[in-house]
Amino acid sequence: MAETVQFQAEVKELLNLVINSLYTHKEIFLRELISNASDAIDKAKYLSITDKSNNLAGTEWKIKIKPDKDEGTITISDNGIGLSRDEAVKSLGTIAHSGTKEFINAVKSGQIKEQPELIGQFGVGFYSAFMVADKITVISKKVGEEKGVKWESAADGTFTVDDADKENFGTDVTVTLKKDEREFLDEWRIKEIVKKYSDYIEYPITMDVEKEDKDGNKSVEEETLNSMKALWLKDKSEITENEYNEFYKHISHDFTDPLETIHFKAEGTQEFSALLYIPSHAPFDIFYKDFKFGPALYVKKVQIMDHCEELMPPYLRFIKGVVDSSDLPLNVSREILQNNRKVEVIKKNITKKVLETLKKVKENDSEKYDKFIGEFGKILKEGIHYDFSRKEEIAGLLTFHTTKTAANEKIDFDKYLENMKEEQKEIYYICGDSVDEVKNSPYLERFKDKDVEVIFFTDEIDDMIMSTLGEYKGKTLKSVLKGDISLDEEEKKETENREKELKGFLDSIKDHLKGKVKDVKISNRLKDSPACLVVDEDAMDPAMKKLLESMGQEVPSQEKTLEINAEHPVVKQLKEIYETDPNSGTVSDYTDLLYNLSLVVEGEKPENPSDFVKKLSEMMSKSLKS
Ligand SMILES: Nc1ncnc2c1ncn2[C@@H]1O[C@H](COP(=O)(O)OP(=O)(O)OP(=O)(O)O)[C@@H](O)[C@H]1O
Repeated sequence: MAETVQFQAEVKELLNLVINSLYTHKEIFLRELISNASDAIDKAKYLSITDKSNNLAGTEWKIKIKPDKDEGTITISDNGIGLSRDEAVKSLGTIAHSGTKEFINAVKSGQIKEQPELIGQFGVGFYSAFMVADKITVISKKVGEEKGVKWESAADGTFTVDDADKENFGTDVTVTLKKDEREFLDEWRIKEIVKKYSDYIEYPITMDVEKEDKDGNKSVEEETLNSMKALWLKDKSEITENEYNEFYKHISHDFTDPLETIHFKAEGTQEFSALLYIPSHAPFDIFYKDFKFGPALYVKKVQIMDHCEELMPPYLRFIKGVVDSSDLPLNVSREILQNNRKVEVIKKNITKKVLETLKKVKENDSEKYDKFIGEFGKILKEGIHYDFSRKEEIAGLLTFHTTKTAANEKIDFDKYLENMKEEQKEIYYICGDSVDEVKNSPYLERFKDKDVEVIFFTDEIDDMIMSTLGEYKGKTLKSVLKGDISLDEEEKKETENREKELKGFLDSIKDHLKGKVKDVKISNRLKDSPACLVVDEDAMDPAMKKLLESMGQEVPSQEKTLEINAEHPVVKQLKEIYETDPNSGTVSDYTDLLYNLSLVVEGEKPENPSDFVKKLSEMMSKSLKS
C-alpha cells in the first residue's frame, strides 16, 4: 500500500541546505552511498557468521554501480542487510545524528562555504545525494523478510513508501541526476571517484564496462574498481603515506590528512593489528555526552562494530582507527567486551602505544605537537584525573607557557624541573582564563622579582587536574593563588617577625573586616600591589569556582585571608596613621578600599560597586586638593 510521509522538520531544513547551499565536493554523494552499502554488507556478513538460520553463508558480497545514460540515472546496489518498510521510513525520513543541528548552523553561519571540507564531518550521509539528484528511489528487501519496499522522494518535503517486489535481499539506490550533473554517468568519472574515496572498501565495487579487443570486437565485462586491501594487515613497508591518509579519510569521513599515523602489530599473549590515527582537528561534537569513540573492531577481517569504546580510554577519544584481533570470538557481544581480559590487554597496549607516540612527536616535532595540544590537550588532560596509574606519564606530555617562556615557546614539567632554583621546593602554577590575563597577575609579583618560574594554566579544569596530580616526580604542585607561600626560609622568618611587629595594626584591619576575611597576614606574594585575597590550600581556585557557578552549581562560600604588602607606600602610611590614631576613620576607609581592590584583582566585583566608586572618587578629589 502506497503512503506519502512528511520528512521530519530537521530533514526538510537539511535538504533545503543540501540542495541550495552546497556546491562543492558534490562527488562525495557516491562515497556516502557506497559507504552505506558497505555498512549494510558488514551487517549481513556478521549475521551470516552469528545466525546460520538465514542461509547467508557463501554469499558473494558485492556493491555494483550501474550508470544509465538513457535514463540519466546511477544505481548503487548492494546485497547487504536491506531495509524493512518501517526502517526505510525511519532511517530515510528522520535524522538520528546529534550533529545535524550543528551542521545546519555551520551552513547558515557561512562556515561550510569557507571550509567545505567540513561537510565530511557532519554525516549528511544519504541526504548528500540530493546535491545532484532530482529524485532518489530506494528499492530494498531485508534479510529474512518476504516483501520488499520502495521509497521515493524528490526532496519536496515528502517521500512515498510502497511495497515492492525484489528478488534478492539488499538495496538498490537509484539517483535520477539533475540535468547538469550528468558527468556522474561517465565511466572514467565514476572510476576516479571510487578510486579516490572508496578504494579500501573491503567488498568489490563493480561496474559493467564496455571493452574492445584489438580486432574491434566489443564486449561488456564486469570490472572491479577498488583494490579491497585490508590496509591494517599489510606490512608497514608496503604502504605509502598517501594510502594511509586516504584510508584515514575513508574511516573518519574527514577531508584533511591526519596529524599522525600509528600502525603496529602485537604478538604474544594477544595477537592483534592496530591502525590508529590522530586527526589534525577535533570533531565538533567531541565534548558531547553521546560522542561515539573507539576504533572499529574487526575479528579476522570481519567488522564486529564501528566504535569499540572498550578498547580506548575516554581521554584518548580523539583517536580514530581500526583494531583487528585474531583471538576474540566472532560472535563477541558488548557484554563480553565489557568484562574481557583479552580486551583489557589490547586496550592497555593501545594506550601505551598512543602515549609513546605522543612523547615522540613532542620530542621531535614541536610545531606538530603544539597543534595536537591545541586541539586535544584538554581531552588528554582528563587522563590525569581518571587514569591513576598513568597520571604522571600523561602530565609529562603537557606543554605550557610560563612566566619565563617567550610568546611562541612552551615547556613541559621536565624542563620546568630542570630550570628550578636550587632552593626551590615546589612547582608553582597559576590558573586563569588566558595567558594574557594571568601573566600580569599581582599574585606573580614576588615570583618574578625572585626569578622563580610559574606555569600558566588556562583551561577551566586545570585547577582540578593539578589538585589530582598533586606532585610531579616528587615535587609538590602549588597554586600561587592558594595557601601560604614562602620562597625561602630567610623570608619566612622575616615575615613572621614582621607579623609580630605589626600585630596591633593587622588585628585592627581584621576586626574591621570581620565576617569578610578569616585572617589578615603579611604577604610573601606581592611586590607592587598593596593587598590581595588568598583562599586556603585545599579550596577551589577562582577560575574553577566561576566555572561551577556558570554551570548553575552552588559553590559554598570560601574563607579567605587578606594579605597585606607591608612594603607598599599605602600600607606604610596607613600604618603610621594607625599608630597616631588607632580609631581614625581614614584607616577604616582605606581598609575597605584595599579589601575591594583585592576582590577586583581576584576577578570578582567589589562588594558594593556604587559605594566603592563613591568612596574612591571622594578620596581622589581629596588627594587632588591637597
Ligand atoms: N544501502 C543501505 N542498506 C541498508 N540500510 C541503509 C542503506 N543506506 C542507508 N541505510 C540506512 O539509512 C540510515 C541513514 O543513512 P545515512 O547515510 O543518512 O546515515 P549513516 O550512514 O547512519 O551515517 P553516516 O553517513 O554519518 O555514516 C543508515 O544508518 C542505514 O540504517
